[in-house]
Amino acid sequence: MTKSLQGTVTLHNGVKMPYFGLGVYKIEDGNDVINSVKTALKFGYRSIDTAALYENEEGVGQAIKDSGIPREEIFVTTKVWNTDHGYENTLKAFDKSIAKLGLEYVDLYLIHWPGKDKFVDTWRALEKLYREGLVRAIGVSNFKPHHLQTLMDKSEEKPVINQVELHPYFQQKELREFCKKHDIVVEAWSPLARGQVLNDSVLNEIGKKYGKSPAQVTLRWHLQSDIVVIPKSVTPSRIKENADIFDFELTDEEMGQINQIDKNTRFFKDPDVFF
Ligand SMILES: NC(=O)C1=CN([C@@H]2O[C@H](COP(=O)(O)OP(=O)(O)OC[C@H]3O[C@@H](n4cnc5c(N)ncnc54)[C@H](OP(=O)(O)O)[C@@H]3O)[C@@H](O)[C@H]2O)C=CC1
Ligand SMILES: O=C1CO[C@H](CO)[C@@H](O)[C@@H]1O
Repeated sequence: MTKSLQGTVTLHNGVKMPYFGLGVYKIEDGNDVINSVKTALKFGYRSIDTAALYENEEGVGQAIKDSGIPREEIFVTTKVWNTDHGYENTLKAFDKSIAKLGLEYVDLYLIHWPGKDKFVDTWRALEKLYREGLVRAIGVSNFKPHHLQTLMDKSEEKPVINQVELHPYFQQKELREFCKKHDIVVEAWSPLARGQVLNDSVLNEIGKKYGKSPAQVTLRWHLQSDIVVIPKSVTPSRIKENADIFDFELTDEEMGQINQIDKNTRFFKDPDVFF
């Protein structure tokens, strides 16, 4: 279990990735994203999750530069969007992303969604970028076990990570087992279900015991489950609050109680029907 904000998981290719980071979906490019990323870095975050889709890679790169923190101390993830599937399109999309970020390399490049039938070609492009050292690790997002199996059957490199919808109401137990078996780290998107778990009585009751908010209990549950988290916030007090989860530990019983509130229901899109 990671004991600090900068605690890392070692991906199967040996690269170390922080367990905790900031997600920046829906934060507009410009001052909002620059301020959120700078605030997060000031509070000790060292991982930022963006995507071509979010149209804020420029601001993310700017904030990283402005922070003065050495580049190698910050872990940057971006993703190739659905309309850029295919080998050539993905290489072009990567060029655009890295130019917007203004970085020499990206730490983690992900296929954002599997799409219908081109993700193996897309993956070839990621393999090339990885071999050329332009990305330190390559992974996927929103892949179900059948997508992962197809990819592994048809590729040389195995994804290091799978970033998926995951929170106490959609715990993805089966997918987590599959990923564990194949040494693929699981990363939660919408780890707070965009606020939809925060009124839960179990999370609130456990929080009272430690003087922690339901959001903090939720994020701590993720980390103690070995799940990488990237909560998003533009609110400085929440950016700070979300990272303040390293001074308490949920008991096995509390972990069990949270495991029980799973509704096993997706709140957002299903990868088999969203292209
Ligand atoms: N690969 C993929 O397909 C996807 C990836 N992602 C990634 O995951 C990241 C996180 O997921 P996201 O969907 O943003 O949702 P989150 O579960 O991180 O929730 C973000 C929402 O919760 C609010 N919030 C944050 N912290 C607190 C808190 N302590 N108390 C109360 N409310 C809080 C935020 O408000 P406010 O900002 O106003 O403070 C915001 O409205 C994204 O930003 C993105 O990087 C997300 C979706 C899909
Ligand atoms: O990254 C993402 C942010 O959230 C969107 C849904 O609201 C997703 O479609 C997308 O994959």
